[in-house]
Amino acid sequence: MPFLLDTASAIKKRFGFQDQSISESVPCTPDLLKSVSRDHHLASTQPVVATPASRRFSDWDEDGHGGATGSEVAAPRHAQSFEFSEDPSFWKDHNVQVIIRLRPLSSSEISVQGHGKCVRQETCQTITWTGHLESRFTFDLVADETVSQEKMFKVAGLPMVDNCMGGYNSCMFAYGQTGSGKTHTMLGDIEGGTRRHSVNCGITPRVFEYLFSRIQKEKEARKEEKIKFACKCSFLEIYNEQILDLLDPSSTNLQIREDVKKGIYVENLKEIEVASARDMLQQLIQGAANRKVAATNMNRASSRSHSVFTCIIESKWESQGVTHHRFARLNLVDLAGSERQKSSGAEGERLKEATNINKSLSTLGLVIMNLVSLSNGKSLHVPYRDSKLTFLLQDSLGGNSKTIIIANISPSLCCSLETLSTLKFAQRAKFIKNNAIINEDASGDVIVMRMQIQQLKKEVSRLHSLVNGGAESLDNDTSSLSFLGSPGQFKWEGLHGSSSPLMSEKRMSQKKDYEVALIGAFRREKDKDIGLKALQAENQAAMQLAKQREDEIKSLKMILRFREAGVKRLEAVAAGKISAETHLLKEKEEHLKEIEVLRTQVDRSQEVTRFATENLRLKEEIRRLKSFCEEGEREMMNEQIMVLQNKLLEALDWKLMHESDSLAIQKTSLNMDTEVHDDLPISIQEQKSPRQSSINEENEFLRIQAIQNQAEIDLLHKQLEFCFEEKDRLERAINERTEQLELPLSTDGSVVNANDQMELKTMVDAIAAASQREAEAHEKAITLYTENNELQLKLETFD
Ligand SMILES: Nc1ncnc2c1ncn2[C@@H]1O[C@H](COP(=O)(O)OP(=O)(O)OP(=O)(O)O)[C@@H](O)[C@H]1O
Repeated sequence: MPFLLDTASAIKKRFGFQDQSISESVPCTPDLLKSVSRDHHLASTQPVVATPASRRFSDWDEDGHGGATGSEVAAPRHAQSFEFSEDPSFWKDHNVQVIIRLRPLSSSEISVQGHGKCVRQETCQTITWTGHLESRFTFDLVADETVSQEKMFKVAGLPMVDNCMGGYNSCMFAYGQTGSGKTHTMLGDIEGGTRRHSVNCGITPRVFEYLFSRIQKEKEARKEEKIKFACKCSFLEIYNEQILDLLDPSSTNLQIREDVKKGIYVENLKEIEVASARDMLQQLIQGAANRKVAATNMNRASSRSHSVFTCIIESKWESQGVTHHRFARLNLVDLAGSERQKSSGAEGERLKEATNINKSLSTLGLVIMNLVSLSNGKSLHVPYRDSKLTFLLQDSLGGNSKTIIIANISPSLCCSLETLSTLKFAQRAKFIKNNAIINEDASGDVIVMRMQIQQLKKEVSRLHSLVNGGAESLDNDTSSLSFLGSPGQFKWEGLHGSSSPLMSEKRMSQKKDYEVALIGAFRREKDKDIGLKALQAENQAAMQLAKQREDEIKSLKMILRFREAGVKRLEAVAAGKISAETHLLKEKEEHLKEIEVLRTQVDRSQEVTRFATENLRLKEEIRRLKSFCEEGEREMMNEQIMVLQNKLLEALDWKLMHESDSLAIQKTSLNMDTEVHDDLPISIQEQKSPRQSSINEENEFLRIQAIQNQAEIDLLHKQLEFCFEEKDRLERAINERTEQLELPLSTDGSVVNANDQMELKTMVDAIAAASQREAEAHEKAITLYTENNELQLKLETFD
């Protein structure tokens, strides 16, 4: 990769470092080789001074991975070394740490400005800018030129890994002008990823080593808890406000998304699962190489872009029947050079690039400024979304993260202003207040309950679909859970999975119980719904019925009143008190009133259909009555009455005739008896006389009765005549009404005039009454006829 070597060489020359070491370090990432060559150069020009280490990192040192060789750092001549030690309790109480790292003067700087410096370190925490107006700055730590890579890792990198292992999101920024040592701090030398890292290896590879050694130790120490780890990594570059996936360079211009569960993430960014530090380092090297290629292709320096390497660490273990799930995200950010990009004279892409680099860094500055204001109680909008960088790292700045900012500065006088700018930036960043929390769901029950809720929700929707006649298959128990801020969804193997101890029979039976209870509840709910609907329908029907009954009662009362009036009128007519004409006029008047009253009710009548049926029935009745008349029954009855009448008269005549004859005979026989039997005692004669007189009396009685019967028959005859007339009149009236109304059944056959129905009904009732009277008269005539017959027989007996 000669072009990479060329680029590295050019940078080194720019800062006065020699290239000779390049040939000494064989398979190296060119970008990272800079520090090796430079250190070699520094070592050759400056005496080596041992770095005082105030605290041993026994765990890390013992395994030998992080051990310094003692040849890596060349302390500056006459430099005063300060104790540079970490405070193990720092991260317990703080979420943001700011460290200043000075790099040694480069040969070019020395050649230009000599050994003059723009800064003077006062203590391990304070540094004074010795420029035009001296300014003193205090930080959490100030690392001078003598601080080794290993030391930097132990102070900055190691606690970050510990934080992540504890479930905290963590972030490390390297800030500073170009050539100030950001990449040296973050990456340093990387020896191809296959061998143990060199003394100049930066924080990132050491972080990988330490991370996996911690994981291994955790696994060994917590075998009983069956702790499992899953690590993933991603690597991206933000250049010109565009995101490039360094692990998949074909993915360009990726978009940042925000999700309630996942938090802020880059859509479609490749996340590669890694099982070892070497795997992760290989990804880092590959990404760095891709970054170089991209920079070269675009004819730009990588210092103009920001790079973010992210490690995602997830762990799961069991403790006392509870499953714990923890995750953390570690962002390792190498920012673009903080010096102002020169936009004057730049055109096209260069101008755009300069603008965007300035934009993202100025937004970062603004975000930090506003966060500081916020921590001072002011309410300000924090413009995270104004740049890709701040949007992506939103959590790391003022959010859920433990963040460390390493501000790299050059002590050279030639970098005085940029150094001052960096110190000011770092000073502000010191006031950022983050709110880091452990990303852990320590309650397996909660997880299970969540999953049960999901299951029950599915069950609910399935039952709903069943209730609605659908059939939805929701057999798949596999579900995924995700937690707020989680880097991704945590795959859960479902209730039938075998990985969780909570997938016990107890859980299964609980689930079944819930299902049964839920199904029961649904059934009851459905039953209640049905019952309620039935009750509502019943209630409505009852109300309708009550109303109908009310209306019917009203109608019936009215009809009754009309009937009574009609009957009275008919009686009056029969008694000859009023004329039939007056009665009809009166009745017509009454009918009109009745029609008027009923008309007001018809609109709201619920029984129109019933009336229509009734109408048909009445029509049938009318037809029957008509046929009764038309088929000659009336004449027949008249005829029968006449026959009876004649027979009765004949019987009477015959009787009277025989009575006169028998009286004459009796007289004759009496005379004879007197003449022949004068000697008969008078008593016998007297005996015959009372018998004769009783017969005479009886005959007289029968005669009178016959006359009365005749009179009665005459009367009945008259009544019958009247009934027939009345019937004819009513039939005519009905026909008229029927023609008038000819009850219009609507298209659906349901709408008829209820008033007219009532009227018709009344008429039919009147007809029925007339028919009844007619029948009664008929019956009476028959009775009389029978009586006459009996009388006749008696008379014959007497005769
Ligand atoms: N603490 C240090 N000790 C020894 N050499 C250092 C140190 N810091 C930086 N250097 C050397 O300085 C040179 C520039 O450093 P580096 O490339 O890391 O700067 P940078 O800030 O990343 O620049 P850029 O923004 O252009 O990428 C490198 O050759 C590096 O090896």
